[in-house]
Amino acid sequence: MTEMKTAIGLMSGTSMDGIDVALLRTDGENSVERGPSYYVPYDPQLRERWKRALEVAKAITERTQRPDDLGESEIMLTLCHAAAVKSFLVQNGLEPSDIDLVGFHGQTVLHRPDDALTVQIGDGALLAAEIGIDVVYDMRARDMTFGGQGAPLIPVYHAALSANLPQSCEMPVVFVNIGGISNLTFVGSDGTLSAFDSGPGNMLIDQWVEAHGGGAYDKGGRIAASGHVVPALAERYLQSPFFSGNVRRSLDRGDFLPPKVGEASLADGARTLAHVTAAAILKSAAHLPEQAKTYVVCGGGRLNGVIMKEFAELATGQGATVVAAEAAGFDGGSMEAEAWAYLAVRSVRGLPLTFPGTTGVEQPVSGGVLAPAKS
Ligand SMILES: Nc1ncnc2c1ncn2[C@@H]1O[C@H](COP(=O)(O)OP(=O)(O)OP(=O)(O)O)[C@@H](O)[C@H]1O
Ligand SMILES: CC(=O)N[C@H]1[C@@H]2OC[C@@H](O2)[C@@H](O)[C@@H]1O[C@H](C)C(=O)O
Repeated sequence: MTEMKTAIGLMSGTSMDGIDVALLRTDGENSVERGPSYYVPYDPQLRERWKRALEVAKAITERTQRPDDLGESEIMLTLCHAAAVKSFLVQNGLEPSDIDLVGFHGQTVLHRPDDALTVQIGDGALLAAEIGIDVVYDMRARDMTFGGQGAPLIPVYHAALSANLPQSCEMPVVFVNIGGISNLTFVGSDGTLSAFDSGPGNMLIDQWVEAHGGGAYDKGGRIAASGHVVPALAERYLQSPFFSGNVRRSLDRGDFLPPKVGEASLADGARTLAHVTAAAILKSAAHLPEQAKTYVVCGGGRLNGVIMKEFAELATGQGATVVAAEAAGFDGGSMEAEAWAYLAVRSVRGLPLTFPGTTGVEQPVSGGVLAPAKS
């Protein structure tokens, strides 16, 4: 039997809202035992700093470049992650020596799959030195050198979870992550994976609400609930060639932009964008090998009641059911962080992280860089 490892996964996603931390015991294959999780929100100044980092990163042409103050941001981001790991260990009565590995996503500041360029800031060696645990980081880049999109990486973890789906989830099941960007994973009955980014998730809603001084996001979807869909605005997004092209492409934050202030009222804009998020998932799902019977939803978008209601109505029209990850026995908030723990274990075992069906890579490839705690 392959040795089980205890790993911590760290995810700072495209929403840039905070750091998700999760503990996993796994062999990197079929054995997965989920442990505690933790979330540290970024304070508003840090969120502003990461937003600036996205602007600064536009100048990058080689992935090692750190223009302007991006290098400083990278150190700050890494130290935030180190603090999150230290707090998590204390909270759970754990020592660094209890943990075999940390899987560190970092923060995506640039993702241009057409140019085979993806940049996640996050200094693995610094993190390893700070926390005294081996760190696997930079897990997207190798996929691109083999012709992949560099995203999504979570599908191999969805595949492992799919072995433990409750009977109530009628097959085929499709996992849906509604983060800043949304993505889908279809796991075939023979284990074949088909996965891709499916469209904007919460990021347009977040940007829209923030531009109106309504806070960082639409909590529960309450703002959207009092608005109406503006059909012309919704269609502008849903007619994007992204949904109809033959080749699935991974998304960067800048690929879809929020409406201009004044194009709709705050509530109508939030309602329209929630509709776009739900409808985009189904538009993209049309490219999956089979029609889903159950959609299992993870990511912050599952907490937006309007997205979920709209998605459920549209899916019902196709004979499918929508459930939040929790209803299927999972944790929809920590799933990505768990995935990064799982991927770290796969990385040190040399197992593939990505497959032709997930990122379009030529062949299954491993990835990630190991930064040992003691060099
Ligand atoms: N209670 C809530 N009600 C509505 N929306 C919420 C709630 N909590 C979180 N969200 C939304 O979820 C977002 C965060 O989701 P999540 O952490 O899954 O994204 P991410 O991991 O940053 O993104 P990605 O998966 O694209 O990398 C927030 O920015 C917000 O829009
Ligand atoms: C480049 C990048 O960071 N992509 C993210 C983003 O957020 C969601 C979607 O776009 C997905 O492709 C990916 O993250 C998830 C966790 C993944 O790789 O599976």
